[in-house]
Amino acid sequence: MSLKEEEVDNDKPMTFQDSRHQIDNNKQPDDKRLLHFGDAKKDMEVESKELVLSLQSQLTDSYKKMQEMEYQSNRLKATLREKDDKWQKSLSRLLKGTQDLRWAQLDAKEEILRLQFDWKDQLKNFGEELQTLVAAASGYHKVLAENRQLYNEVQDLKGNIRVYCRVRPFLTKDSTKQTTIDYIGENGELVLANPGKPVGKDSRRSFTFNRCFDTKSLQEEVFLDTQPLIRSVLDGFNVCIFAYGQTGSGKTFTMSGPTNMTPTNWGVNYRALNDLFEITQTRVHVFRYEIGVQMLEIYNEQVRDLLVTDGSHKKLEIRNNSQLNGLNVPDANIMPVTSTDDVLELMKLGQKNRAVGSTSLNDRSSRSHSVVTVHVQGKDLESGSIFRGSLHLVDLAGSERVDKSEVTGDRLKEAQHINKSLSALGDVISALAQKNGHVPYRNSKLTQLLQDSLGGQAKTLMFVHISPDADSFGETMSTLKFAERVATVELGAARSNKESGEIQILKDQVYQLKEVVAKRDAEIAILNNTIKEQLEKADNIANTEKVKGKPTNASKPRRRTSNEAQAQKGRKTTTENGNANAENRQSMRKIPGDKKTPSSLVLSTGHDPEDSTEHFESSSACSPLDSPTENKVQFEVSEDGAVNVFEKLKLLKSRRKGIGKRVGSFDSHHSLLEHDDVSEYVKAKPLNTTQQEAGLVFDTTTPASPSQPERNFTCQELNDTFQSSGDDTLSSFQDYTQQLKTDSNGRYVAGAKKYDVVAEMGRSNQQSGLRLRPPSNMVYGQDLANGSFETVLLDTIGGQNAQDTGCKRGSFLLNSDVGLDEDFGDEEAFESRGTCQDDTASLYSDSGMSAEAENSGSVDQNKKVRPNSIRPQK
Ligand SMILES: Nc1ncnc2c1ncn2[C@@H]1O[C@H](COP(=O)(O)OP(=O)(O)OP(=O)(O)O)[C@@H](O)[C@H]1O
Repeated sequence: MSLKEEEVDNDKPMTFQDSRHQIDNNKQPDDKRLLHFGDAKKDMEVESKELVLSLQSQLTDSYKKMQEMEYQSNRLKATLREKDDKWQKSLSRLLKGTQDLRWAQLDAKEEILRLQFDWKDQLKNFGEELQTLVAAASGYHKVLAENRQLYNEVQDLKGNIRVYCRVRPFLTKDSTKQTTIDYIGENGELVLANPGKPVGKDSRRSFTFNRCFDTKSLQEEVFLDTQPLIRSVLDGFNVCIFAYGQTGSGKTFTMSGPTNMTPTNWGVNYRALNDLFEITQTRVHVFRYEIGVQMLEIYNEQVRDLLVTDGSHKKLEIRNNSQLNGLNVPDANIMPVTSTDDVLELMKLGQKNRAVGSTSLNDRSSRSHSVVTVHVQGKDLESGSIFRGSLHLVDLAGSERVDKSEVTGDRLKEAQHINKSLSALGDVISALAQKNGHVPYRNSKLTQLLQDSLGGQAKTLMFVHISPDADSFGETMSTLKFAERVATVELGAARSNKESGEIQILKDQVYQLKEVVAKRDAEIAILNNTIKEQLEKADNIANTEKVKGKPTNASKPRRRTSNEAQAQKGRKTTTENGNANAENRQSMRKIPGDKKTPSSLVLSTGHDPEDSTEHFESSSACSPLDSPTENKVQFEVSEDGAVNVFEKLKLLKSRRKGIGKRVGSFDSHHSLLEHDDVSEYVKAKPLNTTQQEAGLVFDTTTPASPSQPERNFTCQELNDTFQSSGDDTLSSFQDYTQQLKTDSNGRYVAGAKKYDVVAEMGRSNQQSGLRLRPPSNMVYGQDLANGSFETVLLDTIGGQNAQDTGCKRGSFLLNSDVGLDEDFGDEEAFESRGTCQDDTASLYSDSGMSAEAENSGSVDQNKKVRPNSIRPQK
């Protein structure tokens, strides 16, 4: 019990005992408790001590840890501080950098802005300058285009042969080779560099053509430039495009295209036809066109048809100016075409038939000239007039030298033929360029075939091809020089073959009549031969009888008197369209052999005044080999009121203002003349009044002897001309003229007669005055019975006279009163028959008139000539 409880239970007063007792009682548990407490205290003390110890140890540990941590933390702190420092530093650096960058950015921005501003300024200036430049450039191009157009127009007017040059790219196998092409300019300039020579003055040669296509030029570009020319075929022009160049230089590529052809790389041939078809379609309501194609090949100087399907190799004849329908090779197949597909088919056939050989230069090398001719006939549906144009597309054989090809046998023969025909082409070009009186077209089939295009009123373009490689330098140079010469040729303005519907109908009739007359002429020739045989028999009988009887003068050769000649003429006139015709041709082929008889060129109207329907006739009197068929045309003069030839001529003269009295010239045997660049003929003034009254222009003269011919030349100028011409014949001419005497009037006198030489025909550099070539210049005049014409012959071959060399050259005039004042200006219009040695020639005027002349050995034969005819129309 607790003290409190005892207090509560002992409300009665307690004795000491009690209290003592109670205290003792109380004291006992307390002691126990005290003891217990002491123990507990002791335990607690131990425990406390232990706890203290443990706490102390923990504290120590903690302290240690704390210290360690502090250390660590300090280290960390230090590291961090360090890092912080670093970071701070780099940050500040970065900041600085950023700042710098920012400044730099600002600077840059400022700079950019400034630059932008400048640029804008400059751009603005550039823009302005550019605009000025563009304006200037467009002006320049405009001027260039205008210049080009003007140049082309001038060329059209002059009729220059256009020359385009094309440079073939290196073929893959040649790609490492050195090029010879130094420069190709926009305006057709080309500079050729000689790789073998050090750079210097002589190592380069420049050429200028109408256009120069570099190695990158596309087929389309090449065609585009020729397109207008080609299109003019549809307006009735004749166009000729020919490709020239050494083997492998790209002629076939330009004209046809590569072997694996697609429309993109089609050559000129396909594009041209394609274009023509397209245009005909657009004009379908205005014109009706018919297009036909011929493909020919000239192989070993033989013309062959490439459009044969039966494999035949018929040799074909070329007939210039003689065919009504414009076909120069009338016997070759002409295939009508209406689409490009037709053309492709034909070309395939042509290619198949074409002779292709192989040489060391080019495996695909074509050893023949190929000529695709496109004939176009158009009809103006409104007016009925007819256009007739032709387009020759000529791929020439390679122009390289034979020795380079290393060929033998057949290949050599082919190459020689090619070279011959190309050199004939060169000769023709030279003659044309020098405006020579005589152009040797007949020296090769190629030049014969191209005659109308080279010397006629055609538009002609030559593509000259060159290879760029150094090995070909020599060939390239000679090719370009040739092309340069070609570019100088002036053909005269091209003319369209347009005819009114009526003329066309008349022409057709004429053509038919011509055929009838040709048949009749053949019959006459047979009859004539029979008569001749009969006459010869009769002569033989008469001679036999004379030999038996007394001798007479008849056995000696003698010249006929003029009366006899007149009588002869009369006889001929009465049989004008009969026997005389054939006989004339016989005599035409005769080569004069008697030196004493002057060769004379004669023209005679051969008309019969009684006959109101005078016949005009043209004849081709070549040797049978060259021209087996004789062509004749008859023409009714009376249709326009003319009752005879003179009337007709007068009429023509009044209609056309011609250029003068001289209407033509000719030479025969030009194989000699063409190497002799003398091309002069002489005309003389009338020398006496009677002759003048008779309308003669020239005196009748027979030289006393061939060794002392009459030489009566005027003109001090003659000498002067010679001196100023710088001709290489000058010194010899002076020698010659020194031998001549002159009279008080300054005329040259070399016999009883005097002549005033009043004109000459010569080379282009001699516009006036007379050129004579020593030492045997002879001037002959021939008085014709009817007085209509006069002739002159000037023999020009050094040291020999006409008969000696067989070379005759002449000109003829028509009387100014009745003469044919037509424009017979071009000498080449005078068709010489020289190669066939028949001494006859024909001259055609533009309006279709023609005259035929004979260079015969005697006066009497002259009268057989029947020159007045109309030209056989195409
Ligand atoms: N402009 C060109 N671009 C690309 N290749 C061309 C070009 N011109 C020619 N060639 C190639 O050059 C080679 C010879 O060309 P091409 O046959 O046309 O010469 P060519 O002068 O007609 O020869 P050939 O005288 O033998 O007829 C051909 O392989 C042809 O494809």
